[in-house]
Amino acid sequence: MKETGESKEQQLTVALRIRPLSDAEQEEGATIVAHRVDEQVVVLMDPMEDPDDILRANRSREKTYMFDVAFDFSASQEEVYRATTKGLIEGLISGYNATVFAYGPTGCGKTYTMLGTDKEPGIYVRTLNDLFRAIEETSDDMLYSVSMSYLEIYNEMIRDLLNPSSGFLDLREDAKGVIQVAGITEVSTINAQEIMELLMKGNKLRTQEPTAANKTSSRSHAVLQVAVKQQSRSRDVLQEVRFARLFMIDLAGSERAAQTQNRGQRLKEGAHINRSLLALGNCINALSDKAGNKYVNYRDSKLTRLLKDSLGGNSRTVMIAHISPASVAFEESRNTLTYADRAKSIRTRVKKNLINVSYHIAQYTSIISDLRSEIQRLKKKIADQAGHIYSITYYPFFCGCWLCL
Ligand SMILES: Nc1ncnc2c1ncn2[C@@H]1O[C@H](COP(=O)(O)OP(=O)(O)OP(=O)(O)O)[C@@H](O)[C@H]1O
Repeated sequence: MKETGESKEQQLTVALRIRPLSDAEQEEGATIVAHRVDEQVVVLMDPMEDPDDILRANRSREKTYMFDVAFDFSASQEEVYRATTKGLIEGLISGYNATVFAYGPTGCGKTYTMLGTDKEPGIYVRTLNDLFRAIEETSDDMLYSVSMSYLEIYNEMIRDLLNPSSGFLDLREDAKGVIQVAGITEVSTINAQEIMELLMKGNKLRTQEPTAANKTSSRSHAVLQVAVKQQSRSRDVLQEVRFARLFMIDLAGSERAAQTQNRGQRLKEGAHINRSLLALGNCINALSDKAGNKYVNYRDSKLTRLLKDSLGGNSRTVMIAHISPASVAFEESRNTLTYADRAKSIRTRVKKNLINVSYHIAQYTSIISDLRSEIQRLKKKIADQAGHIYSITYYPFFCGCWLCL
């Protein structure tokens, strides 16, 4: 087995989404302080600063931020998906790892962006639909295997959301330094409807509790992992195998414990959530250090261990930061914008995951058997097509074969 593939440097893509003003915010009499100015620019106004205050007249009430792309209340789920994630799919089936993560305070729309609703599905389902379509389009020449797993990290413990009875799972590092979750359920369906049902069911199993800021607040980090392996159907002595992993992550709310009036269990939980988020923040700080001489401590939390490749290694990574437009959320919005702004300078080194497998004599029997089934498949396809042409020539109406349907 021989590893190949050149690496190139790539900058983290950072998107910002401002959700609509909520009913609760409107009832509170909140005003809108976060505005999208154009496709990339967002302005945040400080509601506490009085425009008539002569002493502070020279101080600007607003701060401008620039991102790779910015969305406001008018952006559809499809627009957000197209501008942030769709472009990763081609790379994924060619062997490039990818990560998309939703960051932001509680109730600002992370789950809405990633999972969405039945009527307005989010990034998970749109990505899987397009991935399966891309696989279908090239499946005459390529052989794929796709598997999917869905987990949550809650209080620094990992739970399988597709099989919660399996208890807490551990992270392991394989011989190549790739982090794996030992014993996780892997589903290999390519039916998007089935997947949406699995995810909706898995999401209900997520640790959710109402906080003062969000009635159905997700208290855990949810990670959907999709692994894609690809190889040519034409088996050869030297075979190229490509594989890549896509992580799609819905992080827990980044708010400070004090702001959600949390007590007891919630406060302890807040500390754990913040341990992972703090570790993530520390990694982002170290990775975005211009001089590049800060130590990056991925080992501080489960989240950062899992995201090691996504942040500093081999992955095309997109961060979608979320904020509320409301004056009452000004502090959190400012913190989130500063955090996201810092993440812009992170660079990863992307590399195609490619293995050249040269087969041993003993494996030829299996290659021959694979080739035989491939010949059968192609023969059947030709026969189906011949039947179709025959029926069109002699019976000019639908014959019911797959070409007619
Ligand atoms: N862009 C949007 N358009 C319409 N509704 C939205 C949008 N973003 C969020 N919402 C609504 O706001 C509420 C809170 O959103 P959501 O649960 O996605 O927040 P969250 O950031 O995942 O919160 P938490 O961290 O507490 O889990 C939901 O009712 C959701 O439907």
